[in-house]
Amino acid sequence: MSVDTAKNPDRPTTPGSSDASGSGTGELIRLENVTKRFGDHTVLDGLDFSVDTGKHVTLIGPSGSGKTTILRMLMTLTRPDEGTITVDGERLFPAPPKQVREIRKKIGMVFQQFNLFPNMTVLRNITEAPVTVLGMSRDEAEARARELLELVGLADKCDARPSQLSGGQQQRVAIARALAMRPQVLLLDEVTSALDPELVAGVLDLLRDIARSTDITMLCVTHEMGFARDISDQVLMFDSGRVVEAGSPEKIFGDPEQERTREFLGAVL
Ligand SMILES: Nc1ncnc2c1ncn2[C@@H]1O[C@H](COP(=O)(O)OP(=O)(O)OP(=O)(O)O)[C@@H](O)[C@H]1O
Repeated sequence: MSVDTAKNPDRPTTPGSSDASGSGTGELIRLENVTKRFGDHTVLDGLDFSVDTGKHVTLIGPSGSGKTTILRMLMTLTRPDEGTITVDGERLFPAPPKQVREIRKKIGMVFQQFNLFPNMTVLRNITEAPVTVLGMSRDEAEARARELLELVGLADKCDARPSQLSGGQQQRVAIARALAMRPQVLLLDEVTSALDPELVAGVLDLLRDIARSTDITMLCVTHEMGFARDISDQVLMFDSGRVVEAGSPEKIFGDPEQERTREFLGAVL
């Protein structure tokens, strides 16, 4: 397990950290003039924003404003109709399949609905992609998976099946699974919205720890404003497929400039 604190001495590397190779300190993700339509519904409307390496950027905004669509594009699950998306300097659409695969290795995503493989043990859920996609030996993948299970507080659940775990535990496994690929960027899509209320705080605490203690870049969609305030370097307020305001969490939550931001926060806080 590599231990690299060079990139960000304030955030020492843990088992969840991204691989040092190939990552710099500049811009990691860039969207330029990205437009996405579903039928005649324009979901993203000439969107521009970027995320720098090691930063934690949070997308907030009303339901249906296009936040999840952005993450799905970065995962190549949805294509933009117009505009360019680059990850670590490489363009995603269009891109040859090999380039897409290489870019996808840099990105881990945790979904609302966990999306674990139901027929695999917890350990196998975490080791599968490192072995099949990265070509890691099974021994190395298992050693890493055990460290990650320790990190997420589930060291004793290696042999359990997902159905034997609570929603919060399943989401912790999903977080460990995403980190097992040593992604440069972790995409988090409302990761607590499918959880029973009493399980939300534990998962958010885990993510706060990961945000604080690793140098991984995070792009996070959340309706948990306290969490957004805690982990973010930058908050982007979305509405109708555009960024209506961007700023530090202190600015956005404490002194927003746009009426739309004030309205939204007034309704959710
Ligand atoms: N595959 C699809 N086909 C048609 N419409 C879609 C599709 N995916 C998303 N949409 C629509 O695009 C809009 C934006 O959806 P998206 O999930 O990105 O919003 P969101 O801001 O993440 O919302 P929420 O906070 O509720 O998750 C919504 O109106 C949604 O219904």
